[in-house]
Amino acid sequence: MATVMTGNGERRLPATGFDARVAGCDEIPVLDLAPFACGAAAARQALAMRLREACIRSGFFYIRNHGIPQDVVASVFSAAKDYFALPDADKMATHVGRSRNNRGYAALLEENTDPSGAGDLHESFDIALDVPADDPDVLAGKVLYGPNQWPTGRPALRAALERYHAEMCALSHRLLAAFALSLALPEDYFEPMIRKPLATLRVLHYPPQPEVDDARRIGTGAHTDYECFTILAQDDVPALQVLSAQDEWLAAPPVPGCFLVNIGDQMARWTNDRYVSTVHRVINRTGRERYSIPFFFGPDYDTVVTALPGCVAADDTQRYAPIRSGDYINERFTATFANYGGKL
Ligand SMILES: O=C(O)CCC(=O)C(=O)O
Ligand SMILES: [Fe+2]
Repeated sequence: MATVMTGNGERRLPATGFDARVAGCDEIPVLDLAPFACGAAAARQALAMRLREACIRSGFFYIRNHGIPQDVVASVFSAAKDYFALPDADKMATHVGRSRNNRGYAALLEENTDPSGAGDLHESFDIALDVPADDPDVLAGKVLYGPNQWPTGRPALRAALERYHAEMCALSHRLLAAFALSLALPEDYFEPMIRKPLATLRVLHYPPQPEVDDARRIGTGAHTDYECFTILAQDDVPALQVLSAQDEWLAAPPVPGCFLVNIGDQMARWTNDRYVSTVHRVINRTGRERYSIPFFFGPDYDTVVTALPGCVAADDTQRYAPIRSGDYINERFTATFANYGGKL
């Protein structure tokens, strides 16, 4: 059995080709988030228990009634298409190698998410919390904080991405209230840890790959995400696959009006692996261009990520040493991104 190295250790990978079976609705359930906008305590508690089950079982779930207007989602997809349609020279003018803070463009094959891969078949553009260059955290060398890069003369593109980033941050606060409740913690437990979150919005463009002629070169190589959780918007082109606990690849297709949420390695550390940070990959064999928009949400740079109260069972040990959120994310970027600013 092959393996993939993640920030939380080595994980098994089946050698079973590129097909995937569609996930059952018990494997990747659809959760209704309405109670976390305006619901009664009992409804929030019931949702939190379903969320807990999903996080233990597959680490993936869809959310509906998430409170993000559909036109905000549509605008960010249209901004993504505009961005990737720019001339190469304009995209390279915002290249990630020009940023000390991991913001900007990466071209096809520049990123290599699975360390045993030969480059990802996607191009990407990243923004995060826009922190001015004279902010004390930036001056202190916390390289994950800093200013975004923007293509010149594209105010609508910038406005769409900034609006979406802000909406995703607000949704992440609601989601973390649900996570807290699911772990028998007060709903506001995480609030002091997410005042200046490591929150990256990434737009992705995958060219079609009808035939995979090199197994080490797919849309996004097998990996786990680094932060607490990821909120993914997909267009209508299915390509994402999730590895089940039984080592089967499951397709996680787009569901209209829903986002797909998955657990990342920081949440796995917080919960001592009770919530699973699940391996996934992207292979776009549809013959169509694909755009997807993940939003990666982790706590503040200085938050120490360590097992949460009640998460180390009596018959278990604490599996991970405490580590600052920013240090952990820095290590992960450095491992997967040759151009990463933290290394420059
Ligand atoms: O494009 C997708 O559907 C998922 C991308 C992904 O897994 C990632 O960027 O971490
Ligand atoms: Fe991912």
